[in-house]
Amino acid sequence: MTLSVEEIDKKYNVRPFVDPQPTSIDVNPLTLTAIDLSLFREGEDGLESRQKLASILESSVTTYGFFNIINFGIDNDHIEHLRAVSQSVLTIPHEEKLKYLASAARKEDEKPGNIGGERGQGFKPKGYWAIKNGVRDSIDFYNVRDTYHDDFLNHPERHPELLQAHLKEIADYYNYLHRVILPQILRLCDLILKIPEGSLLNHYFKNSGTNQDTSGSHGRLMLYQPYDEETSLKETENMYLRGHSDISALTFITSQPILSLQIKDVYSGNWRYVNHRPNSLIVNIGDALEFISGGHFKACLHRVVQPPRDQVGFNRLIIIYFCNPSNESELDPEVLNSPTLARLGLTKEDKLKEWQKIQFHDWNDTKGQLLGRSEAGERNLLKFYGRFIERWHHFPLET
Ligand SMILES: O=C(O)CCC(=O)C(=O)O
Ligand SMILES: [Fe+2]
Repeated sequence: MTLSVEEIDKKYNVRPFVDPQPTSIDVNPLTLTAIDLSLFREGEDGLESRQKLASILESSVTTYGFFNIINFGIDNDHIEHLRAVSQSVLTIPHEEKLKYLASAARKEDEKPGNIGGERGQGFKPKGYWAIKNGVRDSIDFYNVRDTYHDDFLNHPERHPELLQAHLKEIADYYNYLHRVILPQILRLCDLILKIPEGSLLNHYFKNSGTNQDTSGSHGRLMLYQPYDEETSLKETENMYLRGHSDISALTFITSQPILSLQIKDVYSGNWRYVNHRPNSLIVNIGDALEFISGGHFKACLHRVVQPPRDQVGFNRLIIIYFCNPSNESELDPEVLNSPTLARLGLTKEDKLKEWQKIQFHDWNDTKGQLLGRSEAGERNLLKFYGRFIERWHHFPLET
């Protein structure tokens, strides 16, 4: 007997996710620039509107690498429903999760070459990473890969029962970000680089969002459960997720009231909480788009820490989409011939001399193997393929 969606929801107690109130403590959060996508107009007539948005976007992508999008075409009730489903998916019994693991259950048990819990399809259960002093992480997530492949909906057996019942709406959400929102943002980036609109999409995202795309773009349903106070303060230095930049081109995160996400302020060097903007998504530049733009757009370091006192003790739930360029795209701006980048000396002949020719999969594989590998320690710098950039705080240098 097959259950209806309503019966399945009832079985898993699908209910609205309840966020706490905004904090009343002044922690000097960083309010990101909002890009209002309802102002994005098509055609020759719309060029002025797009130029305006591009000039607002420029100051964000070249400094913090973080911004908000608003009025992007999905209403909040829809996102709240996905959060409700995610809450129940992420709290199914641990034994059930073990049947749908992204990779090993603990980082230490990964075999060389494994894709790892960070990127594999399925659950990364709580406790996968060692954080500090024997304390393990307190984050459950479920990665949903290749939602845009034709046969994604034909393989419900790859997912737990509750997710099976909601596979289409989850795929629709991620595919909308990939096929509608990504091209719009890239066109604004084209305008910043003073190149024809469509250039970034055509050169670096060929086959992107189709059956041929194996770049590993993926969605993530993510639940943070609080540590008890003693563990949190004494053992983990209030750290939930260590500082890193994303591998992606662009990452989309649902904004919610718990202030926990911090980014490294490019001006002061201090970590700052990212402010919540209701009904928005947080979008950040990942390594891939930083490289494609010759380093002009910044993949900033971010981390997740304990929130202000009045928000401690609540679960925090977000939905993420990591959007990648195609595997074979070359991660440098050469083909673009951008006047903006030429003016800044961000070319092979000038500031990018050391950069080796690499394709997206090179970076994805190399960095992917390093994610979350060691206990937290001192901050270190990493250099790969001639690109000397901090990519994962607290990672030992001996690699
Ligand atoms: O929890 C967040 O707000 C961000 C998570 C994150 O940075 C990541 O999963 O890469
Ligand atoms: Fe991240």
